[in-house]
Amino acid sequence: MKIALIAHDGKKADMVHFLSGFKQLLHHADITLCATGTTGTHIEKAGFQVEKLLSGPLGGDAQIAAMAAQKEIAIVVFFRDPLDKHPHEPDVQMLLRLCDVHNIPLATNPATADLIFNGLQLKLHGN
Ligand SMILES: O=C(CO)COP(=O)(O)O
Repeated sequence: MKIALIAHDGKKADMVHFLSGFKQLLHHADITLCATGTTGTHIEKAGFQVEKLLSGPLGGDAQIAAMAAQKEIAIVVFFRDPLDKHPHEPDVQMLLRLCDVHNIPLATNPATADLIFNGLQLKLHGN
């Protein structure tokens, strides 16, 4: 299954910190990661293998939205920064909308992502 990871600039450190708590799960053979460009670079530096897409403002969110619409994404973790403005807000809204259209689990903060990943852990490992 493919998990999409996205973090606005003010949340990139939170994303790396969050993923570090699930290293074992995320190295599972059945899991692949993809991310918007700059988020992906941060994740890679933290020791994960990740498919890097375009940077968010250049179309990365839209690429993930398209993959979600084609049922190629199992989970989206998108740590948004609600205190900042984003020139590509329409792309962000498109991605959030398509996750709901296609019933794709979507975490927009670490507390929700934690619940989803713990559920996934149970599903894959049974503990
Ligand atoms: O802007 C983003 C999400 O909307 C994230 O893009 P980057 O990972 O390229 O910074």
